[in-house]
Amino acid sequence: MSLREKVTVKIPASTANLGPGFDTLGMALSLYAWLEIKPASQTTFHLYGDHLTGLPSDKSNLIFEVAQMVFDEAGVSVPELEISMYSDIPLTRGLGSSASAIVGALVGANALIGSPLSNDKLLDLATALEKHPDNVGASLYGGIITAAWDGQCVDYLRIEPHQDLQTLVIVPDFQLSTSKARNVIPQQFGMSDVVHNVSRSSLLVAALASGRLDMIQKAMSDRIHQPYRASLVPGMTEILERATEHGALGAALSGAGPTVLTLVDRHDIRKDELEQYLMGIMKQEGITASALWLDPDLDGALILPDQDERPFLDRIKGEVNA
Ligand SMILES: Nc1ncnc2c1ncn2[C@@H]1O[C@H](COP(=O)(O)OP(=O)(O)OP(=O)(O)O)[C@@H](O)[C@H]1O
Ligand SMILES: N[C@@H](CCO)C(=O)O
Repeated sequence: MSLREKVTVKIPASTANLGPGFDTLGMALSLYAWLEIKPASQTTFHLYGDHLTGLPSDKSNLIFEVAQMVFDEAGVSVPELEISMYSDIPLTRGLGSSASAIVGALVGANALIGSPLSNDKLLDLATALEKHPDNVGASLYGGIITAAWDGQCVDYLRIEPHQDLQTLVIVPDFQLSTSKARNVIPQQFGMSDVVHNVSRSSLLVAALASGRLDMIQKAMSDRIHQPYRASLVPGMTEILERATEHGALGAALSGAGPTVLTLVDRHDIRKDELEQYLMGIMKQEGITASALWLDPDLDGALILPDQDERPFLDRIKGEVNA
């Protein structure tokens, strides 16, 4: 085994479902976390930025646990690590923070030991942890991912996002855990709801793959999760129904929420109107929120060149939002 001195990974945020593609569709977004992993004599953590506040800084941290899973899978031992992380991805808001952490730890730990595991194996491991491949697939490969998981392996295809596709996400100032937002979804559905989602999700994939942005509005309709999650995200139902009247190509709850995603044609002249409308709805509901214009990320998790000897924060300075 060749053990590298350190590995730094840049990982994108992601939005899952895109409306009807519950647990199957994901898109990477231009909002990032950075993770550096080094072998060490004693495990230490350096967690930077407001979004990582409160996370454990001992061996119970998700990053450490996932890194050790990679070493076990590869049959090597790297028991102590120095872990540094900075993130612009808000925690527990529907922008794939847990997926970015899992993917960063898998890619970083694998590279540290000479990359014995393939990226597809890393996706299987990531999905086994997240239980659905949508966010992790997008964070790993970038672009739009359509994926199916059989409980062990993921089959996926990556779709290159149309060059005019942009997103405006509204991030409410409250957290909503994925487990809470999954618990409100029924375990069984009637045939008409199933057909509704299968047909819209199929249409959406075809529209995204062929660049038919005009089809997005109708294709983003969902009956499997959003109606049940509406009570957890005030203003969401109104936005899903009316955002297209203000210039959006379509709208959805981002992942498990509470962030709301709108897809936009980057050349549309009503972008300011859309932002004002969305923020106005949040204000009307008494919710503080931030609006972020994000592009689809095309690269997925990237290992940064390791010749750079500067300290972690100096290396990523200039790229981070803080
Ligand atoms: N950098 C990190 N280091 C350690 N743990 C993290 C990190 N980022 C996220 N997590 C863990 O993931 C949890 C958030 O996961 P959760 O699935 O609820 O939300 P999310 O991934 O942000 O949203 P969604 O899955 O809807 O897109 C955090 O509470 C924390 O336990
Ligand atoms: N597909 C997942 C994404 C959030 O992790 C959900 O909607 O619950």
